[in-house]
Amino acid sequence: MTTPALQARDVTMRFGGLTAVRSVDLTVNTGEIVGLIGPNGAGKTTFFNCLTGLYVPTEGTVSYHDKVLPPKPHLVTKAGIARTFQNIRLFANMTVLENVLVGRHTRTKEGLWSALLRGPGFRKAEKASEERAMELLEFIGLAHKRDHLARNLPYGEQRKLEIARALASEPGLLLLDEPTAGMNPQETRATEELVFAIRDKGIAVLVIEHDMRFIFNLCDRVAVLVQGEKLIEGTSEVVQADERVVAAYLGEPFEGAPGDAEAAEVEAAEADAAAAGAEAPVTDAAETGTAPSTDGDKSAGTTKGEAQ
Ligand SMILES: Nc1ncnc2c1ncn2[C@@H]1O[C@H](COP(=O)(O)OP(=O)(O)OP(=O)(O)O)[C@@H](O)[C@H]1O
Repeated sequence: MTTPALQARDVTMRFGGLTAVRSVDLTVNTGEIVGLIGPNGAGKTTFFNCLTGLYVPTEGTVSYHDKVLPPKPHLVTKAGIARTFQNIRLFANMTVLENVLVGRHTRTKEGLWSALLRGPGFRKAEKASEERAMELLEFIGLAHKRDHLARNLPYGEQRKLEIARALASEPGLLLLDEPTAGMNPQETRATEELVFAIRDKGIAVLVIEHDMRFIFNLCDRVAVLVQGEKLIEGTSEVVQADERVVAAYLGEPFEGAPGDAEAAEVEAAEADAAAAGAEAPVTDAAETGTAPSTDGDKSAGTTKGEAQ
């Protein structure tokens, strides 16, 4: 039986005169991988920001396991929803392990005094956290890099580390915002496997992505946003076949649809070339060494509360 994990009802987000998201309903059931696609500026990230408390929706509600979520990011995380961002937000000058440990803070009970005094309770909790962080690093294949600085990881591994850090809060639902952006075909395929493995651990996934092959291979259901409104929602087959989607987004019939042998061959050749080729680029965050911001993705724009 399917149980709703996330339920967004009638979510609208206005920025002054601009309606970025208009009356969007979306349900993600436990055990599901759901895709959210749409052209640039369609409102996908804004919708994610409404789900995770970075923005207070102008109208509508977001519930998780039938409880309305307070629009505060740390309470949303505590409730069981974790996310990654479109732009990598690792702590560049911290190690791989430390980045994952940071992600555990909502799940540790030890308070400030306990941490300062480093009493037995704190040391026990610290050890348990480290063990759990190492399990997660094993899971995503980065355990051997635990002591490397995040900034020194290749791009694809930085993206994986972000996912590990999100998983460290022990979510029941993981939101991924363009997890394969900037990846080569081989890294994209590995990410696909990773998302399946996350789902197999009982974590539901909602993913924004522009790579249609990735989305249509991966998702049980796909919702399409166009100009802030949900155009259609359905299985990959239904969405790909919808003429409005083709017109509004895909532009032409999707060539890499599952079963398209020619596209699969091209992809395999690209992956082989990538495997033999150059190292992945380093991210902005790594180059500049900047710490992650706590704002929404549009950090120059309106953040939570300001839009009301
Ligand atoms: N903080 C903000 N203040 C004002 N306008 C905003 C803000 N955030 C987003 N917008 C506007 O809302 C609309 C939707 O943007 P959004 O980033 O959500 O789209 P998107 O579908 O995620 O696009 P992309 O695929 O390019 O990431 C755009 O017109 C954008 O300029």
